[in-house]
Amino acid sequence: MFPQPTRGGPRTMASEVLDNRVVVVMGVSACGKTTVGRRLADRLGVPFLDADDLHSAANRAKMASGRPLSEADRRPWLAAVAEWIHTAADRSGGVLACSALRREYRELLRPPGADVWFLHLALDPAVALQRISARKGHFMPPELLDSQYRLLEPLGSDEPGAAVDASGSTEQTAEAALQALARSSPGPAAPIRPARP
Ligand SMILES: Nc1ncnc2c1ncn2[C@@H]1O[C@H](COP(=O)(O)OP(=O)(O)OP(=O)(O)O)[C@@H](O)[C@H]1O
Ligand SMILES: O=C(O)[C@H](O)[C@@H](O)[C@H](O)[C@H](O)CO
Repeated sequence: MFPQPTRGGPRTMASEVLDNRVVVVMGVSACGKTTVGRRLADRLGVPFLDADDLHSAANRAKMASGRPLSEADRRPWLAAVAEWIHTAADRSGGVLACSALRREYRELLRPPGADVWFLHLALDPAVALQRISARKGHFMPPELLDSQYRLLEPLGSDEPGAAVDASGSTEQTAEAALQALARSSPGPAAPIRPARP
């Protein structure tokens, strides 16, 4: 089982900004999706999912061995991620970290009726390489980074979302993300929960 978006519960002022929107934090491996996504979910008071938690053992083993996933490997994974999005959109909204590298994958992550908004964490390949090389205890090896950049299709002007520079600190990136989200918000402007010291 994967973490389910919770039903009901107190809606924070900030979650009114989301108004059941689901934010997909996207980008290449090690751009900071999980780190920034968790922070955003915390600030907004909504559930968080790391889409890596929905990969099959076979997918993880394949990536760990230095082989990129095929389109067929990704299909059931993206379907499981879309199911989480569908549930989250029906409840309080949510934030998830998911590479969503190609437009075609992003289309699969937009269930009918769900308000899905993509946040692309844009990062220079050299910085991503430093981050992935320094990271400990993760299945994704640095040698797969090139394949991630080859697949990456930045957001089209007709896709819902925004790109932010992810080269600064986590806090700076999260702040830029919250501002972009507030500018595009479907709900009334409302204060965001203050950052923890
Ligand atoms: N703003 C930042 N500055 C420096 N290091 C960062 C920053 N954000 C994340 N990191 C570090 O970079 C590494 C990658 O971050 P993270 O795991 O959040 O990326 P990711 O996009 O979720 O990766 P993946 O898709 O491979 O799971 C981690 O070790 C994390 O601590
Ligand atoms: O679509 C893909 O190639 C993979 O799913 C990767 O993007 C991983 O999920 C992740 O980035 C590694 O941690």
